[in-house]
Amino acid sequence: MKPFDPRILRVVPATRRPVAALAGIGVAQGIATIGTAFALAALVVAVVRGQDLVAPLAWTGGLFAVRALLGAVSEMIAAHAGTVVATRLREQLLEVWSRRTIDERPSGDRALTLATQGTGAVEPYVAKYLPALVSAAVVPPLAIACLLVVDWPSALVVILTVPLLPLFAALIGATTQENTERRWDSLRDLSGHFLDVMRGLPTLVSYGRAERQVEVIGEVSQRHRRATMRTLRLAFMSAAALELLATISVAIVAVVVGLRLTTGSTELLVGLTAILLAPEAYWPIRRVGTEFHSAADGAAALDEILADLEPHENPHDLKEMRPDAHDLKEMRPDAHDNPHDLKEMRAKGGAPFALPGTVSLTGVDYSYPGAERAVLAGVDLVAGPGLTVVTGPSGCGKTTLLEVIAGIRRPDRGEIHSPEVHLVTQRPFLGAGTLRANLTIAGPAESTDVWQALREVGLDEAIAALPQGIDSPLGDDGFGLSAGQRARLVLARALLSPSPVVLLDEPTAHVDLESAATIGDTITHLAATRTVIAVSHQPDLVARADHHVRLGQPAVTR
Ligand SMILES: Nc1ncnc2c1ncn2[C@@H]1O[C@H](COP(=O)(O)OP(=O)(O)OP(=O)(O)O)[C@@H](O)[C@H]1O
Repeated sequence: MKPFDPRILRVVPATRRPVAALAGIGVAQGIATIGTAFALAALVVAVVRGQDLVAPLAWTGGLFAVRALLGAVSEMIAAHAGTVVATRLREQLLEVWSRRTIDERPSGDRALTLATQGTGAVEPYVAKYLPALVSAAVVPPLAIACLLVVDWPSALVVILTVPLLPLFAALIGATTQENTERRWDSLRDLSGHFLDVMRGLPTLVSYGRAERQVEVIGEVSQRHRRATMRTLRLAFMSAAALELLATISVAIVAVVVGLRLTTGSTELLVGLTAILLAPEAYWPIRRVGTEFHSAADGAAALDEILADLEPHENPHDLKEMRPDAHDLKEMRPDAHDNPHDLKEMRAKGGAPFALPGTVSLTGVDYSYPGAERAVLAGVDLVAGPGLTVVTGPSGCGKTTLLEVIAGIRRPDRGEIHSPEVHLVTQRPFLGAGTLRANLTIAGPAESTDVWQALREVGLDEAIAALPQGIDSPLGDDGFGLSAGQRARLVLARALLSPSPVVLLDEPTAHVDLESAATIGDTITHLAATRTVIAVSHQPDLVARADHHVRLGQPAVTR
């Protein structure tokens, strides 16, 4: 773990200003504290000698007030900066991950840990540790310089003892890194396991295995607790060690000053100022040690987060991979979807360069990472406006084919041309939010269009009858809707999306005959203006198809 990772300032520009402000305030606080040492010494000497107290009192009071003010401002900026940075990191992570193919995205547990606790742990790193680091680099040399001017023998003691603090801190830091990594791993295990259990809870309950999970989660939690306690123990011990070292060093300065005072070789004002100044050479370094422990998690998380965010480490941007996806219409504004062109193209039998709204695959191979056999091998496909239904035996790669067309999986070989697609998976995403928010996820839509889409899928009456209508809240994963209602809702969402190509994976799975007929009508309507590729075995949908693609053995036929 590096004491400072400059990548954060580059990758998250939002950190620059608050960190600079906090560092500036830290240095100002240091200077004010050094000033307080002088003022306090002058005040004590004035009291002892019965001199006028007004000036030293005013200086001391004023400097204490400035320090309090700086402290308050620094706390406010730190709290704000921490939240801003964590939020920006979270946004950037989600943005980068969503642009990657499925195979290049982090595993669920890693993504969860990084986007929640990981980004949260960066808060103290940015808001406390980095500013402390700047203070530690500026204030001690300043204090030592003042000491050299005021009382060089005391400065000599400080110069000889101060390097011991960073040395100790570095030794402790090496052990902390190992501990923090272990703790971080155990946290990821805990999150991942908990996520799996939550997902599989209905199955576990139905097989009577839920109780066992309580024990397993207990064991994983205990591992995390032990790792946390080890880290805390180390943090307290190292803080105590640094404290002891600094205290002994200041005590040496005080003893030497005391001896010189008794022999009369120094004045009270000089001695007192030296004793009050000496701690200022140590406390910023001690503070770095303390903040280092609370920021260690953040530094470890930051390392992983920045590796994901650095542009050069993300060469597989989906937009780069599919440059035609968004620009096709712009490139050929006059080439509207034209079935004749498509027929001609097909008649020529060549691998066509896609027309807008046309999906074309040429010699596409795809294997899952680590798999021995390719799921898709030499797949050629042209699908133009209308309904193309893909069938084939279970496991032959139909879902994979849709994901490759959608660009969320990168083919090992071959070419794909496709405009932007709207993919409806077998487990479509329905987030916690209102029905309206879930329907308009692809972009804003007029209320009349939303109701028209709902009417088309036969959900308008059911939704209008709800107390809050279209603004009714929906639970996570569509909680509160039946399987058939979910299937129709996501189809209404596809109707509202502006994408010229709609990919549907088993759109009639888990629905009754009546819903299947409504869904079939909607798909036919959708296919009148767009390219619809549906994976389905439903005879009614196959009968409605303009083109039927059989995937499997042989690879693909048209
Ligand atoms: N994430 C994955 N990692 C490794 N192999 C996978 C993964 N997902 C699917 N497969 C394998 O790839 C093959 C094709 O899967 P795919 O889901 O595309 O088939 P499918 O034709 O849609 O099946 P079904 O009709 O049963 O839904 C299967 O043998 C499956 O085991």
